[in-house]
Amino acid sequence: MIEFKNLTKVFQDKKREVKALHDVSLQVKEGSIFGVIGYSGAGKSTLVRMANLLEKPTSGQVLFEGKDLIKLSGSQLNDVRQQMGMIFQSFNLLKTGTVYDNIALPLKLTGVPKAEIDKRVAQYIQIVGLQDKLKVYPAQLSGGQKQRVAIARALAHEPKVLLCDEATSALDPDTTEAILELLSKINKELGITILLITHEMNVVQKICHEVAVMEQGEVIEQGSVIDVFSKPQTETAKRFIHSLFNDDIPGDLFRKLKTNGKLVSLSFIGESAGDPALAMVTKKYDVFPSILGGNITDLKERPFGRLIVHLDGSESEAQKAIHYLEESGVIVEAYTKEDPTHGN
Ligand SMILES: Nc1ncnc2c1ncn2[C@@H]1O[C@H](COP(=O)(O)OP(=O)(O)OP(=O)(O)O)[C@@H](O)[C@H]1O
Repeated sequence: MIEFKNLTKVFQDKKREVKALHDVSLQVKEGSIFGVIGYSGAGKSTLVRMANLLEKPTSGQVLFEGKDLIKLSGSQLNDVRQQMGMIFQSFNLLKTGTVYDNIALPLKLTGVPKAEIDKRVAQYIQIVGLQDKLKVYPAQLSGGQKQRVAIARALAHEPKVLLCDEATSALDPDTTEAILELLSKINKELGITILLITHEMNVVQKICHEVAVMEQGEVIEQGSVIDVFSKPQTETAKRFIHSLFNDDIPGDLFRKLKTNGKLVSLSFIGESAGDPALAMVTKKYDVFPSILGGNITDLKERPFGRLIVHLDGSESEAQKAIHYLEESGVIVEAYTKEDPTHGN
């Protein structure tokens, strides 16, 4: 539905050139929720702003339903933009207008008749669950409610795509969860394709079907969420995945255990992996696993876990145990701490 082909963006400020995007190619399929994740400065905002050409590429193509946006006339581009709603971290609501005005005014500007405007306002305010707030001003709303209004405003144009620029980054965890549920419902029930950018892995985990990991203007990894989560290839993707699990072990314990036996992290998806495989290891090999930390969450309705395990035993028995775990579908990595001296 949206395709970015070999996109490059170079910003020229007074002092230097900044390459915000370098040869980025991505395909967002119709009906999917596609997440782009990266740390600050990775190029995510620049990329999402290219989907509707708010930002023009230095080179490369942006295709929407096969049309090359760069080749469209101004009015054709406006038509395409109408089909792409956008929501932002800072909500961008009109402070001097009520909730009704915020949804209705942009429709009025595009020439939608009054009766149709009222119908759409009623329909979409209901979808976001704020039907009792139409006469209220944004200052009287919580962050989550403001984002709901922004979502209703975007939906009222009946777009095919919703672009979300860090839509939950200003919200607390419970409100984030509620907004993510709403986005997921919009995707399922209205069939709207969603392209979102975020620096929070839990956003990707909760609602995305596909993910691209960005670093320094490049896409360094992409694929289905299950594939990228189960077999991350890059250090950055691994760090994002580990951020889902609060499983750090204290520095003293780390230093004590790493000199004796093997200290590993086990990642697994699905019921058949993880715990049961670990139980078998004790039966089959002369090693004693101790679980030091970890967590199990869910990914696309399947358990997704990470355990920090100390395998006490000889090098050869520990290696056999690791091999067995890997054969059982568990991803085994040496457990390291970013700063082993930290936390004394
Ligand atoms: N208009 C601009 N002029 C000059 N440099 C820019 C401009 N916009 C972005 N950049 C630079 O391009 C790079 C990518 O920025 P971008 O905002 O796309 O990253 P990001 O991943 O969205 O990060 P953040 O979440 O911090 O905004 C950064 O180095 C940024 O400073």
